[in-house]
Amino acid sequence: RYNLPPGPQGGFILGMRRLLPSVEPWKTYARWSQVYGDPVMSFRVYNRHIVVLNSAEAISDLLETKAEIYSDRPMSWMYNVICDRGRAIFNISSSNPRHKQYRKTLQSGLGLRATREYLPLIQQESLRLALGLIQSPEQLVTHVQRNSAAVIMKVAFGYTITDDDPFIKVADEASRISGWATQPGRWLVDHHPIIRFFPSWLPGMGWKRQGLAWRARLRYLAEVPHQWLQEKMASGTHTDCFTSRLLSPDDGNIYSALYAGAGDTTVSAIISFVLLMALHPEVQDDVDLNQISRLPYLNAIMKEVLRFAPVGNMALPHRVTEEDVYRGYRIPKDASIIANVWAVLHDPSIYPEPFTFSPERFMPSSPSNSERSTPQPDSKQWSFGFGKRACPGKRISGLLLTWLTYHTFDHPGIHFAETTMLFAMFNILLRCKISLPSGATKPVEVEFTTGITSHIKLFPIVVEPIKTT
Ligand code: HEM
Repeated sequence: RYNLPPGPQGGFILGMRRLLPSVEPWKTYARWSQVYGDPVMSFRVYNRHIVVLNSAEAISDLLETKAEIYSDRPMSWMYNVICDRGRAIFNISSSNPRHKQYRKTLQSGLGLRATREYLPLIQQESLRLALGLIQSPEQLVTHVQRNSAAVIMKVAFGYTITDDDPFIKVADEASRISGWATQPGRWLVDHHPIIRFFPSWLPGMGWKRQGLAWRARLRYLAEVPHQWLQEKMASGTHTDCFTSRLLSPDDGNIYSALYAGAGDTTVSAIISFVLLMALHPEVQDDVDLNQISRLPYLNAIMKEVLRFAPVGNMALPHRVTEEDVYRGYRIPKDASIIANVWAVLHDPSIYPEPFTFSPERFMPSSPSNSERSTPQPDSKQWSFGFGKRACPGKRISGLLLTWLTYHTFDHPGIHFAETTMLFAMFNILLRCKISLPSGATKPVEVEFTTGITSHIKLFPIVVEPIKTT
C-alpha cells in the first residue's frame, strides 16, 4: 500500500550501480533529495534498497527513536563471510550479545577514568605533534598519523612505536584490505550470496580466491600485536594496558576496532583543523590559551571543525531489520540506511551560513549568534553516529561530561576522541602560528577527500613557532 521514498530509478538489473557519484556522494544525495522534494529518498543498487536520510528529524526519528530495528549493519558477504570479519565490532549484528559486550569493554577501557590515566601520554604525543609540525609542516599527514598511532598502540598494547614502525605497517595493511573488501557495489557476492558456494577454482571465481587470501592475511595481521603482548605478559615485562586488563589476549577483534576507529577519524579531524587554521588566522588570534576562561572557545573550534569538515559525512550505513513505514513511505526490511550527516551539518535552518567557518556559532551571545542567546546545536550529536551503533563513548560524553570539558580543562577526559583532539589542538595553537605561504591566495572553497572518512584536501601551509616566555 505504501510507496518507497522517491529517488532515481537507474537500470533494470544494476539499479543505480553505475550511476552513483564517486566524489563527495553526500552532496549529490542532498541535491537529489531536493530534486525529489523529500529529505527521505531511496534508490536501488542491484537488489538492495538504499534509503538516504537527509534531515536531522528523519535521522532522529528512525536511527535514534527506532534504534531497536535500525541498528544493524548491511550484510557484506565478501567481508563478513569470505574474509571472516563478521565478528568485528563494526560489522557484527547488534542483536548478537557479543556486540553489547564489545561496547561495554570499549566504554570501560576508554571511559572517563581510563582516559584520565592516559592524559600524560596524550599530552606528550600532542606536544611532539606540534614540534614536528614546526620542523616539517609539509609532512602534516605523517605527523598527525604518528600522533594517533602512538597513542592508540600505547593504550591498546602498552607498545611504544618507533619511526617506521612494523606494527603500524601491519595495522595499515589490515585497514587497506578492509577498505578494498568493503567497497560498496564492487562484489557481486554481496548482492547474490548464492555464488559464495561455488568452488574457488572455477573460472570467474578470482574474487573468491582473493577474498580467501585476504582472510588468511587479516587473521595473521590481527595476531601480530597480540602475540607480542602475550610474550611480554609471559615474561612479566608488559605495561598495563587496555588489552592486558580487559581482554582475553586471543581476541583480536577489539584491537582492530581501536585502530580502525581511532586511526583515521581523529587523524582526519586534526588535519582539517590545521588547514582551517591556516585559512583563518583570526581564529588563532582569538584563542588565549593562558586564560582558563577562553578554553570554551577551543571547544567551540573543535565543534566547528567537526561541523564544517565532518569526519564521517555519512556515518556508517545501518540496516533495518523489519519492514517499517515512515511518513507514508515503505522502508523495506534489510534496506541500507544512510544518514547524510553532511546535509544536517550544512542545513542553513540549523546552522545559518553553513559554508562559513565560524567557531563563534557555538559560543553564547557572540556576533554570529546575535539573534540567539544560546549557542547553535552541538555538532557532536551528529558527528559520532546513531542509536546502538553510535561511536562508543558518545553516551559517556553526555550532558555532565560535556559540561566538564566546557568548564574545567583539568578534567577533559570525557571521550577519548575529544580528548585527543582537544590536546592536539591546544598544543598546536599554543606553539604554532599557522598560515598560508606568503603570496598564496586563500581558496574560495576548500575541497574534501572522498571516503568513509574525509578531510580537507592538502595545500601548502607555513608553521612558525610561537615564542613562549
Ligand atoms: C573524531 C573522532 C571520531 C569520529 C568523528 C567518530 C565517528 C564514528 C561514527 C560516525 C561511527 C559510526 C556510527 C554509526 O554507525 O551510526 C563510529 C563508530 C565507531 N567508532 Fe568512532 N569516531 C571517532 C573516534 C573513535 C575512536 C577514538 C574510537 C576508538 C578508540 C572509535 C571507535 C569506534 C567504533 C568501535 C565504532 C563502531 C561501533 C559499532 O558499530 O557498534 N571511534 N565512529
